[in-house]
Amino acid sequence: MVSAATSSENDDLLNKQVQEIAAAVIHRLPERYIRKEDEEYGSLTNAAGESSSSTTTTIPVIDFSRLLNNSSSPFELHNLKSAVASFGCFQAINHGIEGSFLEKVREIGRLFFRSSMEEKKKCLRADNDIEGYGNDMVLSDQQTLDWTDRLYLTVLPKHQQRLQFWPQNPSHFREVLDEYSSKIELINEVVLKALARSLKLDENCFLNQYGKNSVMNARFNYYPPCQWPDKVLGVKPHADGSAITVLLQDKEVEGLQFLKDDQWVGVPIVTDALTINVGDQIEIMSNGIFKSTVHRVVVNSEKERMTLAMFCMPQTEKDIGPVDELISDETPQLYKNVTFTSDFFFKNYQQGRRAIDACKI
Ligand SMILES: O=C(O)CCC(=O)C(=O)O
Ligand SMILES: [Fe+2]
Repeated sequence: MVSAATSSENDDLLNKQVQEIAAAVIHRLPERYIRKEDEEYGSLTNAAGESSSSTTTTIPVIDFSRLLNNSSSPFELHNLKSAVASFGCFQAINHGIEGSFLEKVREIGRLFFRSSMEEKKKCLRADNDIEGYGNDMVLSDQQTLDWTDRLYLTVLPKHQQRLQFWPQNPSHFREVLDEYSSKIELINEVVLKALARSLKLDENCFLNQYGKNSVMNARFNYYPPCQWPDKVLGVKPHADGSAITVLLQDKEVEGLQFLKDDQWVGVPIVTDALTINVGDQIEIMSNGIFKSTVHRVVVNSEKERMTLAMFCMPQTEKDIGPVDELISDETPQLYKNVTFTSDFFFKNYQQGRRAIDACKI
């Protein structure tokens, strides 16, 4: 049994970053962080944190170089289609971004989270704002908090960057993140075109729905070790509101799990791979063929973990909907045409619902 902290301790802890809580000598876990059974998905037999040990269930690995238009392989396109239609995610290898550059990207995140609290708080987000540095945004009194601190930044379009939240230290932070986002923009384009070709559609049919000022948000996720790893989650079960999410994993510590056939399947570390999943907006555009899969993050009792998620999506306020060619008498339209804003996403999330369910016809 883990005992929870008292309510005055809780009030105090609510104002602290998870990194501060983890570093303090505490004998009890703050109540707001304790997982609730009714928020779990999947089989309760593995709800405690261990992922499925079944060897047949593994996250597919896709050779990205074989998705490029000029060297496209029908076999790899087929693999991509079945990976995204069944798992909603895959590990991309040979994606063209050098391992040494990925390490540079990890390093700017690491240096930021390792800087002093005073330094980090220069980027502190406002209570009701998602952008900046801080712990889980509190959307309701009942909400279980994620065991993570984040640095969330709009990277594209560039004129929407709010540089007051960008770390000054390390000094090359901005240059590296800008360069990384340009590379991820290309990856996003290749994935969208390949997904379209895998369905024998015009390769621009998803990309066209992005509009001119497509959006990309970066979220550095830092998971401190937790003395009670099975009592908390780094991130509660959720699906992404993006079109595509490109995740740079920690080099050594695993934690991400996707829900497949009611079992949690862990994502192993594949050196220099990028973990790519589709979010709700591609599920809508593909009329449900591609799946925005629920996933969660478990934490480690001894090791910290850091990841960087890049959320790629259409320009703000742009209407999206299922591609016309995917609607027929046999495959009726499953989702409405919607404007998928982050407000809409979080409003549903706050009420324990999936935004995509509110888009169903
Ligand atoms: O840190 C991870 O492994 C995944 C994070 C995630 O799911 C998210 O930021 O949406
Ligand atoms: Fe996610």
